[in-house]
Amino acid sequence: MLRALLRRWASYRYRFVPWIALRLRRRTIRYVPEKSKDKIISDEDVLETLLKIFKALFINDFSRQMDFFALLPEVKSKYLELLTIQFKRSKTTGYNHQSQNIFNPEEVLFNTLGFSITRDRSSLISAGTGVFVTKGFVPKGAVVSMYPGTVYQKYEPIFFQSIGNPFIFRCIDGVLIDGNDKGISKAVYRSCSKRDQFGPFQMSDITWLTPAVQNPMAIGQYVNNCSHNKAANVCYQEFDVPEYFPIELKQYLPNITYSHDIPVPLRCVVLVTLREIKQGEELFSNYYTLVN
Ligand SMILES: C[S@@+](CC[C@H](N)C(=O)[O-])C[C@H]1O[C@@H](n2cnc3c(N)ncnc32)[C@H](O)[C@@H]1O
Repeated sequence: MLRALLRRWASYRYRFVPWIALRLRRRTIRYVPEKSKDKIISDEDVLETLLKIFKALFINDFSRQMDFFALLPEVKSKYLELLTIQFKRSKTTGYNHQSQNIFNPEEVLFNTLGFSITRDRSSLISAGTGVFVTKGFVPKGAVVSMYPGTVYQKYEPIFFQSIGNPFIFRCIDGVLIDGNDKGISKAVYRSCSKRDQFGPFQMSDITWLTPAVQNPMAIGQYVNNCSHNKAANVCYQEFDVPEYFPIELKQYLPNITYSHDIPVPLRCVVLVTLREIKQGEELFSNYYTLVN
């Protein structure tokens, strides 16, 4: 009995440490039988969705992509057909695509995936900000949001960043993601992002640290925990970015590795819907996970 209890305790994987410490008595627990089964949808489906939305954002944002076209002709040829369509469209509408985007990022999200999300005051009293579906609907089993932040391996130091920080997400394998957009966490993310910049090319998105996000899905760190009368409608799913991920789309990835002493794939965490979510509904996840 004692051994079984100890085994359970050893396999307990917590998500948000300070939150759990304060709310142990009110928790609900999700059982994950095996690590490999902790996925609602396949990695291929996650990748497909990310590529779809990132390509749409890239195309919408051609004016900022001239460095790619100048320095990487293969990227230009990949998008040439789309560039031509865009150019024709801007001529007929009289729109100057050199100066501005055609749509804002939330509109691109809506036009591409059929929904948009935003941060607003939570429907739960004293839960601060939450994330809502503002337009359209999200079908069951869809990627609805991303958890941005600096990615720390188990052995990397996070002590100072973690003090009083409710945005530290723990992955099943112990990797931590610091999604705080303020203070020392913000400075660390910015610094890592500058370090990894490849000439004029951004290898990650830093706009989630500002009010003007360029990847509208990167607000998943504001999703609140479910409660007794608000069941979880999304869950976290880990996704390692494959090596062949297109370089021109990395600028929309809202995660960065803290250090690259040992090369590891970039860890992202996406939020996947557990049921259809309609316009006006708030997203709720479950901060607790038990791994057997
Ligand atoms: C990851 S943050 C979520 C964003 C947060 N609501 C905010 O405005 O910054 C986690 C924190 O949100 C609050 N929170 C999350 N779920 C809650 C709930 N069901 N009821 C009350 N507060 C909640 C707690 O303060 C928790 O430490």
